[in-house]
Amino acid sequence: MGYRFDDLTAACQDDWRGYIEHAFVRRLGDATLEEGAFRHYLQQDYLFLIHFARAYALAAYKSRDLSELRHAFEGLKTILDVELGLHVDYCRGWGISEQDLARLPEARATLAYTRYVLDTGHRGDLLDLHVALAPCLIGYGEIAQWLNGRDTTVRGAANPYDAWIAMYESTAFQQAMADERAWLDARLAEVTPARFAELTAVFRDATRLEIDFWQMGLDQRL
Ligand SMILES: Cc1ncc(CN)c(N)n1
Repeated sequence: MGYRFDDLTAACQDDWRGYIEHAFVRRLGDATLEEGAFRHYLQQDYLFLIHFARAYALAAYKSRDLSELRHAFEGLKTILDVELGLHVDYCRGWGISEQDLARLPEARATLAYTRYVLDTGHRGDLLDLHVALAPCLIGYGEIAQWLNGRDTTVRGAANPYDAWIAMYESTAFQQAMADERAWLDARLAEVTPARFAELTAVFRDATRLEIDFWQMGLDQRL
C-alpha cells in the first residue's frame, strides 16, 4: 500500500515509454515530422480536446466536495483557456480556420480514446476518471521535458513545431501537470493492491490509446 502516480507508470513501463518516446514525438523534436502528419494530428486534437473538456466537466459532476470540484474546474480551465485557446490560434497559423475545425470528420483513434475516457468516468468513480485522464495531462508535460532533455531536439525558428513544445513546457501547463500528480499521489496512497490493479488496467488502456493517437497522426488515417 501507499501507492503513488509513479507506480502506475512503473507498472506499464513499456507502454508508457512507447507513448512518451513515440516516433511522432521524436520526429517532432528533430523537426523531421512530415507536415501533413502534424496537420492531421492537430485537427484531430481539436476534437480530442473538446471531449476532454467534457470529461473534466464529468469530473466536476462526480465531485463530492468543494476541493474536488475546484480541482475539476482547474482541469477544465487548463483545457479551455491554455490548450484550446492556443490550439485554435496555432491552427490558424497553419491555415486551418475554426470553420474547418468545426466540420472535421472524427478519426477512429479519436473516437476510441475520448469515448473510453468518458465511459470509464461514467461507470467508475472520480479516481477511475482521473487515472484515465492522467496520460493526457501528465504525459504531455513529461513529453515536453523529455524532448528538452534530448541533444537532437531542435528548438527555435529552425523547428516548425517549436511552439507546440513551448506550449507544453509552459509554466501554466507544467503547473497543471504537477497539481494533477499531487492529487493522484494523495488518492493512490490510500488504495488497496486490488484497487491499484484495477486502476493500472485503466491507466494502461488510456496510455495505449495515446499511442494509437500518435500513430493515427503519423499514418494520417481517419
Ligand atoms: C491526444 C492528446 N493527448 C494529450 C493532450 C494534452 N492535453 C492532447 N492535447 N492531445
